[in-house]
Amino acid sequence: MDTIFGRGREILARYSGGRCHYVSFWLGERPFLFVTRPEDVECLLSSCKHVVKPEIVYGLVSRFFGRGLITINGDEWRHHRRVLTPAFHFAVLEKYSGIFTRRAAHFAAQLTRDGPSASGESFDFMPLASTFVTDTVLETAFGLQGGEEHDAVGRREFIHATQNAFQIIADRIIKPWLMVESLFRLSPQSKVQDESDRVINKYAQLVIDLKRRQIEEQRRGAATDAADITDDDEDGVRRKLTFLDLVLGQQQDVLSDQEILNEVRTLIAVQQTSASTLSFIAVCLALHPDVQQRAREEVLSVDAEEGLTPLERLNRLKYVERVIKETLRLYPITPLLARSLSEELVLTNALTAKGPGPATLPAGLAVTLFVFQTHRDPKHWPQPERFDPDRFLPERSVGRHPYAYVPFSAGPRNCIGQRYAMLQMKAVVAALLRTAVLSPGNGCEKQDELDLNTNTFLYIKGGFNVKLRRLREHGC
Ligand code: HEM
Repeated sequence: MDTIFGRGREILARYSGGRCHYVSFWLGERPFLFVTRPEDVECLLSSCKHVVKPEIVYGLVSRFFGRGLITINGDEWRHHRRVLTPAFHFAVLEKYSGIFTRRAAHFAAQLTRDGPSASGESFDFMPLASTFVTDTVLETAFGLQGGEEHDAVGRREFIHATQNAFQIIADRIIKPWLMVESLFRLSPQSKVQDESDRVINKYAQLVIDLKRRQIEEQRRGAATDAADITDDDEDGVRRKLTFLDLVLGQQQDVLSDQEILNEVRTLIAVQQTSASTLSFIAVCLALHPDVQQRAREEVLSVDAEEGLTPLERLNRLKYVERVIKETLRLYPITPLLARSLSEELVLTNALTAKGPGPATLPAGLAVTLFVFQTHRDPKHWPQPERFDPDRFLPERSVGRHPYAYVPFSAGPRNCIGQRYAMLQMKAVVAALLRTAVLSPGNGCEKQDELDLNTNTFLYIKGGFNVKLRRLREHGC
């Protein structure tokens, strides 16, 4: 198990004669198949039939995300997806852009003002990014300002608990004995897991209670919505659009209290993917000063344009967007995606012993996409280890297989927060580049020496360490 998930890349290389395309294995009584080719990835992800996630992998992951949209299946998933979709509508994201920009400026200013980041020492970007994304989702998806005094302790505890829960899942997946619930229960991590669950649920409940109170006060005309994420419907009636307004402000319950709690927990926990990606971006910018400088010049030139809305400004940052995409290519936060075949799946253009052609996979098989390897396949990505944001220029993307790049997955179960995440990350990168120069921190001095964990969630084992030097004035 350790070898398969923890060092999947080497195993694929070893057992598939260096071509890294298919590896099959049994996990207990469950047959698994690893695939990496974009042609095969497309057959699986684009299918509306194969949207079920295997319990053996996602059961464990749900200990972190809760039983929300990411981990549920069947009609329950369809219903929740319908309920959540309006919360990520274009009109909503337009409103969120202003919040991202304001919060990102505050985050960057804080980094250069307080703590080791301000004194030029090497520091781990991840915990600070975690706090930032959590605060931001409170205001965006839940319409709560976040950062209030009475909430500060709960939030800190919550972030600590999510980090613990994240680490425990990563540990369990590479240690087979910890996958067995009865053995896990005997381990010291079990207590940490239970305590993390308690803190995470308590925090999610606190968020719901705060919002309920706010909605009640608004109904009585006693308070205004701090975030004011609203839109006019066809009849010109103002509708509130944050996720919690959508589910709590209805006459009829669209989700039960427990389901709301699960989704709140999921939406908060999933922010760790953005926090990790932001941390990888910080490391990549630090490792590539030329890229960093070019991105900064773009940010400053867009800053100089007048009369743009926050969304228009973020949309103008094309090079910054390519930097983010290239970071996600090399460091997709979920390096493995899996689906359980409830019926046969035909890989229409598989590499069979007789050459390219159709191959039928049996029902019951769990197919695992090794996205990390797909993103480094030299057939689609020349010099795959090279950090080169311009590979995402439109003219250099012509003819590339659309499923050669799936950091947000694709098809019916793609990431619902993809555009949210991209806008938020752009706002943070822009704010950082305006404020500071990044250089490599301890253990992150060389790209090819980053000590990566490639199972479940991708992260740098020793921390996302960078150093900051404050920019005295715009331009450097
Ligand atoms: C860089 C940041 C992010 C990355 C790389 C990312 C990636 C992904 C991936 C790969 C999946 C599919 C998981 C699977 O099939 O097992 C997914 C699903 C999902 N993501 Fe994201 N995500 C990011 C940020 C976000 C954000 C900010 C939100 C919410 C605000 C979000 C909400 C979700 C949800 C709810 C799902 C489940 C969708 C479904 O199954 O219908 N993600 N994400």
